Amino acid sequence: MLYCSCNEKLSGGICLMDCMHNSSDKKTLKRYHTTSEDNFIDLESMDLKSNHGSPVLADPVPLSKSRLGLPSNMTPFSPAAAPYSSSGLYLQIPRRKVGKLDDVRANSWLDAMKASSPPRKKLNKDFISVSQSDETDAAYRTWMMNHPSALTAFHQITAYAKYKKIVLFLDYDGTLSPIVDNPDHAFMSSAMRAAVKEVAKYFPTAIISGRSRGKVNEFVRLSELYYAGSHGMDIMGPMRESPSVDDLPDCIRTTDEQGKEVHLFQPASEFLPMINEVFDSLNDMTKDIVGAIVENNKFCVSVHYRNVDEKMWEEVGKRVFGFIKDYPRLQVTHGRKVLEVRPIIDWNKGKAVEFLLESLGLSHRDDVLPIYVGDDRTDEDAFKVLRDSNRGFGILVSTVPKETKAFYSLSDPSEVLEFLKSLVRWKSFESGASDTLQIIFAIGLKY
Ligand SMILES: O=P(O)(O)OC[C@H]1O[C@H](O[C@H]2O[C@H](CO)[C@@H](O)[C@H](O)[C@H]2O)[C@H](O)[C@@H](O)[C@@H]1O
Repeated sequence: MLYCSCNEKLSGGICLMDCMHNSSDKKTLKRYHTTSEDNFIDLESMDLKSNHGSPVLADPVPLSKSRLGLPSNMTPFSPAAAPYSSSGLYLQIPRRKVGKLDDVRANSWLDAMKASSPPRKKLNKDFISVSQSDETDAAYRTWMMNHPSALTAFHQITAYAKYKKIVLFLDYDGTLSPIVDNPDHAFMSSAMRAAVKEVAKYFPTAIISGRSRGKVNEFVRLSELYYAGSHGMDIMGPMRESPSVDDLPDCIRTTDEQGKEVHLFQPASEFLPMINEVFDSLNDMTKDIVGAIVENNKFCVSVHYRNVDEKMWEEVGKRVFGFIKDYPRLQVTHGRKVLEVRPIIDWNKGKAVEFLLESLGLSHRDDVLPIYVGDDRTDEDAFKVLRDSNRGFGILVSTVPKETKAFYSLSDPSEVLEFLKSLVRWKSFESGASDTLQIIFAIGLKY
């Protein structure tokens, strides 16, 4: 059995997660995949010797299957609750056509580019017929049965969270800020900033983004959070003595802007010159494509085609994939109307979640409930880590049905805002109630 780098099984060479890392042979897999049953990271051609012994290439630590302390059939992560196991209902979700493998390989990136961002619901309704719209709504409702809204199921979430410490991981674009045409204008609202600030008072909170850490910091401007940029390849985390963190070759102790001691972990630091070179070249070679934007995210490069005429998307893809062929240590992944060029290392947002939990001293504890909220394919790595370790859960932000490892859903950043506010209300009520109980208890003792 072959596995894709997103850890899904490959069926006939196609990744079941639709992540476009599909391939039918090991040779190609070596180029695009970092994880498989055979664990074939091609150390020779990828020249990862300098990383030898680096935990970034190590297998994930096996984790207890019963961390939530609930019977497995009661956890949101139980096989019985797995969204795609038995019902087959997900077949209603439009999927990429699978023809001959050769066709798939030739067209797969273009198909992925076309499918890479859900149509905005409003637009969708304007352009599709009533019966199509009914079908779309029915598919969404069916999907929601398997991925309940984190708002309507809030009582369930707080029931899991009782006596546990929630740790919150938040994606930025499409989660805290709405998707907009100009990536430089993806500002978060002041209401969202206030809610994130509040939530961070009660729970350790980290933002894990595909953007550079500096850029996401600039957007968010909250010093009480932890930040991971470049899809987790640039983490500034809390300072805590931890052999498994301190011994990482690319992890150093430093101070943040407030002079606080922190850990800085950059597992792809050796790629920095290469990424800068790639950014310059891709910038140059897409200059003539109207609407194309190339963004330097420090350890990865984003090539945006949201504002490019659809007729030219193939050209964008051709140039990016063609150029990257000469860089066997880089890969291209798909985001929302964006091609992400990034190093092939065994590190992603899921690993970043594990790193931050470890730095916080909250790994391997049954009384910790990590929650990850995100909207993108790259967030699936984090959803998967939480689901597989049975520790916490993902919340997918989406207005359309999607295959996902997240357990709950929210439709858009406005619902994320409501969810964060609900968490704050619940926690402050809980703390208030426990303070009152303590006072009553103390008065009782006195008399
Ligand atoms: O991990 P994230 O925080 O979700 O970052 C992923 C990418 O987000 C940004 O692009 C996306 O949002 C833009 C602004 O709304 C939008 O114009 C673009 O089409 C989306 O793909 C960001 O610009 C990328 O660098 C991030 O990798």
